[in-house]
Amino acid sequence: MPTTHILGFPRIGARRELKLALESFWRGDSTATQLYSVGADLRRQHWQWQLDAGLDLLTVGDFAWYDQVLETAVHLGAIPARFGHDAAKLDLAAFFELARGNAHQPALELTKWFDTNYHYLKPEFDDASRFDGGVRWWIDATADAARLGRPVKTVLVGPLSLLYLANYRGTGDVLGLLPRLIPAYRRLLAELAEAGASWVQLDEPILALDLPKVWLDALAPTYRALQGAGPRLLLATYFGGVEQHAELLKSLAVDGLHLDLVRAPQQLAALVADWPVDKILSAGVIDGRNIWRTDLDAALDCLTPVQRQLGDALWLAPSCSLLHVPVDLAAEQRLDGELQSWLAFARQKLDELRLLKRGLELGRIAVHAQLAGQRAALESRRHSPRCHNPAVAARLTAIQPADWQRTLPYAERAVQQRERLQLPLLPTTTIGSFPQTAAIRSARAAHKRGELDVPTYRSAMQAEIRHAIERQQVLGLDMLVHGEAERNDMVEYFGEQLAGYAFTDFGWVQSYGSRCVKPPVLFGDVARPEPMTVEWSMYAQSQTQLPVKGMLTGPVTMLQWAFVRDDLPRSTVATQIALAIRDEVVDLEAAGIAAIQIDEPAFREGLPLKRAEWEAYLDWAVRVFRLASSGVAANCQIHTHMCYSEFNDILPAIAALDADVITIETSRSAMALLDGFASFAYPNEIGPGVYDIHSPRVPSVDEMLVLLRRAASVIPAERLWVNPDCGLKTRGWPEVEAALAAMVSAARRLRAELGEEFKVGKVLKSLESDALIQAVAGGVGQVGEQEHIEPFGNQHPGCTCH
Ligand SMILES: Nc1nc2c(c(=O)[nH]1)N[C@@H](CNc1ccc(C(=O)N[C@@H](CCC(=O)N[C@@H](CCC(=O)N[C@@H](CCC(=O)O)C(=O)O)C(=O)O)C(=O)O)cc1)CN2
Ligand code: MET
Ligand SMILES: [Zn+2]
Repeated sequence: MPTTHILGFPRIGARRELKLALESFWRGDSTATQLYSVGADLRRQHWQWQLDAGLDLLTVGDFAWYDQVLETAVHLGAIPARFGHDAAKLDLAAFFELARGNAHQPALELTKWFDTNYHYLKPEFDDASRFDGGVRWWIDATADAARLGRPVKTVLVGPLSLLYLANYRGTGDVLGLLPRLIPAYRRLLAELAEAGASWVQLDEPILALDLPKVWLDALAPTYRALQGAGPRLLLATYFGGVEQHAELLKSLAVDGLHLDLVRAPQQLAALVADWPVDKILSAGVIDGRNIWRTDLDAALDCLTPVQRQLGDALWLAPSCSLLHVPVDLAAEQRLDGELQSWLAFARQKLDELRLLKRGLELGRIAVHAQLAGQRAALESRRHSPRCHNPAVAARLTAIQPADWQRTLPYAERAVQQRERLQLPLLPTTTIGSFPQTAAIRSARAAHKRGELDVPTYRSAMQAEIRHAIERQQVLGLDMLVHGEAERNDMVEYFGEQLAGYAFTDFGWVQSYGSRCVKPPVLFGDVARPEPMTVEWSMYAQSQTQLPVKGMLTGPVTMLQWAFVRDDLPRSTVATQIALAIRDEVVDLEAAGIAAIQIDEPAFREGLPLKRAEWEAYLDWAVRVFRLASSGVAANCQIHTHMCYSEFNDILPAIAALDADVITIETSRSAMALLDGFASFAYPNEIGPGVYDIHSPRVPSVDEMLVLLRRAASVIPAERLWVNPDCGLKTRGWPEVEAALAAMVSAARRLRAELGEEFKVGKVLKSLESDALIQAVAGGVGQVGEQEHIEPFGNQHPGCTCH
């Protein structure tokens, strides 16, 4: 009889209960006791759903207050000394200082979790790191779950992944921490066993990467050293295949191994061959990263011979934690019945596990009615005219190489653009969004509920645009943006307007901490029924003489941050999106917009985890960007923006995008990135971010000046732009104005140093920016806290536009 389990359940709550409770606690509107009780309720609910679906193990340790990687570290006792807290006495308020920073210390670094849109916090280790035991949250939760009468499995990030994913600030080698870390894991494992865990799942997702040999060599001794500490151990791999380590894994001192058979079905053969009799094999056959209903016939076909071979040693699971999918399809009101029948969210995936188990245990006949229903749904999806648009297919086949080529090379375009735009040396700009205030979000919510009609909503958003334009002019920025007030999210907003995408009401997925995204469902051929942004951009441009950038999301990001159909190659879907964006770019140009930014923050995230697959990806990713951006004349300036990533290893591909300007997140790496751009001799214009927008701290003119001078020493000043790291939507207005004023001032000083005549904006001679800084900086800008949580109504302090 196969054992069913999950690697983890989404913790945010079907109605984002955790988000609301966290933000309320952070604002000081509720107590730690209230927050603990929301957490306990959510865990209980998630276990109940697992019980209801007949899962054989209850999973614990998937619930985290902020992030499971940091929380593994604080269970072991590892807390960066700079915070001055005692791990064993860490309360929630102190814990959130690690995650969000405090008045004196910046938060831990937030980084992408493999190729997902989830962000984890990098634990910080150094040579003095101690692992003497810390919080007991998962130990207590294990005891709670154990009382429900079903065997319990607790999840931890495994020791090698924990070290690999951490920021190590010591002098030696991070693997040198293992002798101290292993006893800490042993102690935690023993405590979990005592609290009632039968199993502990140790996640080692790094095994799906191209791992350096020293790390692979450390695997066997590490797990040998953990053996016998308490519960049985399940080593979980996901996001890629581990067949290259098949022999190592089969002989590892663990009781079981989990494989991601959705991402890497081919690895099964190598692993089941000579499968050891003393280990279980957990087959991850239900997609934990996407929301399509599983083809259970295919899964049963694949699993039946494995079950014949392994008997009860075969376990069934989703491919990875369900953290990456929304909670409950049943909550959706607006998805029509047909679309719903194609989908499965986390709760529905629990039911699929139950069905699979019954099918394997009792034969297909026992579940034949459910299988027939499933089959009919899949069949309807395969043949639905909603998914196939012949006009889109025809357009794809008609694409010519000239379509992904600008009409002139960059050097000639730059001359025309300079002529048209009349920008000063070191032009200042921002990345697109301005604060999404509570007022904006509640106007949108009211509009969605039907309480605010279209004209009223539109004029509210136009007022926001006017406000953003006015502030930018006062600040003295050179190239303006409209501020993106009308957008709920940079992907969802476009998805809502494109044919082929459906959107959900409650399909929230945690992105980091309390922040969530609602990835649109890309189910069919993509087309653009009508212009999406032109009216807003024209309105913004009508308010100023300065150039306003059009603002679009690029094809790779539109793909990467959606739930994408699995019946076409990703490259084909991205090409369809690119054509829709191309039409929008052309329409913006026709409307008189002189610069258009096509954001690709997920360009790096889409890179395959294994290097062997990079080239194929980069090839189509570059092509679709060029297809989207090449429909305009040479004097139309194409910008792109990237953030959150390590770019040095893909610079040739970034150059091949042939954007006229790229604005890029750099400030957190103190511009180290620029060295890469310089040594690669990046040919076009670059705006390296001069300050970190993840913190409310207002940077000083001098520190930005240092960064800018450094940038100007490696990139010719004529090709340098001045901008923040990323959009400002999560920030508040006071800190935004103070920071931008300082940024403009820094740019002006460097211009003066470089002997450039000080040029004044065409419309408004702004306040002298240093005076402005004095005026707005008062009271804002501590180090630390990553997120601005919008307090109450007052959305535009100091502004008279409303
Ligand atoms: N898709 C995507 N992925 C991304 C990013 C991104 O911007 N988009 N950026 C990076 C991650 N960073 C992120 C930064 C901020 C947020 C973020 O602010 N998310 C918001 C939700 C944004 C949103 O869609 N808001 C909607 C819905 C807002 C909402 O909750 N409305 C309330 C009502 C509000 C009210 O009445 O005042 C409700 O419906 O209950 C809107 O503005 O319309 C949040 O969690 O709070 C998410 C990710 C990487 N991945
Ligand atoms: N234009 C977008 C913004 O400013 C780009 C964000 S990249 C995550 O918010
Ligand atoms: Zn960004």
